[in-house]
Amino acid sequence: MADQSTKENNKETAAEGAQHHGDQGISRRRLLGTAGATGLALGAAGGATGYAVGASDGDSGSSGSSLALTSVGADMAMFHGKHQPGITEGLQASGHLVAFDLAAGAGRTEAAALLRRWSDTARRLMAGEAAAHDDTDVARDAGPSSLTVTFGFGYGFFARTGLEKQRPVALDPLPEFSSDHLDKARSNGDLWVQIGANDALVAFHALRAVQKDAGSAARVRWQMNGFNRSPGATGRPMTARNLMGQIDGTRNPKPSEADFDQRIFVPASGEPSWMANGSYAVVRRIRMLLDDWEQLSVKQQEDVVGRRKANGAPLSGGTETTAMDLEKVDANGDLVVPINAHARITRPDENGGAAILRRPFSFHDGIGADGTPDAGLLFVCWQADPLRGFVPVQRKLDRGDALSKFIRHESSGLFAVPGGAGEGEYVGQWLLEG
Ligand SMILES: C=CC1=C(C)c2cc3[nH]c(cc4nc(cc5[nH]c(cc1n2)c(C)c5CCC(=O)O)C(CCC(=O)O)=C4C)c(C)c3C=C
Ligand SMILES: [Fe+2]
Repeated sequence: MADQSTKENNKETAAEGAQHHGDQGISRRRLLGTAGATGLALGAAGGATGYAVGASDGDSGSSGSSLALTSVGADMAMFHGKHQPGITEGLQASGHLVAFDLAAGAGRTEAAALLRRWSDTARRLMAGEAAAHDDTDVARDAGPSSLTVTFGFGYGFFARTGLEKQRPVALDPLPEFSSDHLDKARSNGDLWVQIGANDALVAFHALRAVQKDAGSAARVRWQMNGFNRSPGATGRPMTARNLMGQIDGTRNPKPSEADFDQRIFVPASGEPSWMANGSYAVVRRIRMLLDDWEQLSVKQQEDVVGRRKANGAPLSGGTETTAMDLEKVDANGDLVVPINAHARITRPDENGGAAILRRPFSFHDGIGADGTPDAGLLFVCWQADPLRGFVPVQRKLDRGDALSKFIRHESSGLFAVPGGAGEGEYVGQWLLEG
């Protein structure tokens, strides 16, 4: 998925940037149009610089122009907009998911102040600026690097702030699935922040700023760190691979599709009204049982998914984007795409139209006590309504698709992610001040 869509979305981002940032945005867009993700330097034509460049860097002189950023550093996503950032942008190389619980005694007033601080920090950092207070210098010299910071509310938030009447029905707890191995301490939370960037220091910088902003209003409940391929690592833009080696993201809904918004975002007229243009994020930490998976032959692995490992093409033939022929049989009359193949079972047309936008990060948290890698997928999926997205698909998978015995769902969260903040607004203002 960090692929075609990454490139297209980054172009869109740069184009939007051009509207808001004058010449700098225009030269950025020009660069992306020609250099793409190859990491060519902007050069003297001019471009964005890291927030501290020129202020104190002796090598750069007083202007700092000799340290123009490459396209990876200069790419910028917009904080203000109809939707929050971090949903439709392409996969980023580095990510942090962090959930907070409101502190004892913190209620609606403290929560509103926190969201105001967080929004200001997100806006600044996404523009490549320093935090308003006590900046750590970790991202000094770097550009925005496609940083996105996204905020969501969990089920518990509403009782803590006296806003139960505003709690969306769609935020009702997910059903229990028979294959769940959930760690409650690493699940849910009152507030959720997703941070992604194409530079690990930029992402970490944002994480620390968000954590410091929380102050005494909220404390971290859990935090998870993930990664994807770096932009420019492949010779051409490609759909991402996961840690099982599969091409993963091929059949994601595309923003260019007519029903994309309807599937992924709450309509402007939707309920509750503060969720207009928002979305629901389901977050699952899914451990991959890699020692078992890697025992399989490539042919067996391909039968598990129903697609070729090398290029993601359906087993029924063609290329990655060829439609899967679900009826095709081999010389023995057996289905070419096995009946329990993951890519067959999860299709919208096999699940009453249920569709999700998958935007995951891989994770690797070292080696477990049993000697196996603690690695897998921070599965983040977006939808207008979890009961018409994640839930029916996971119910089907829970009955046992071919992939199920190679993965384990270890934690879970469901968060209401409001629409984007307008200029001068903060995320969640319509809820907290409505
Ligand atoms: C409940 C939803 C899903 C979970 C959980 C899930 C876990 C999971 N998936 C892979 C690997 C692949 N998934 C692929 C396709 C695919 N998966 C889901 C849903 C869940 N996956 C959907 C809706 C789809 C698309 C179906 C379609 O429209 O055709 C694929 C195939 C390539 C692709 O289309 O992306 C792979 C590979 C892993 C490894 C995993 C848990 C760790
Ligand atoms: Fe999947």
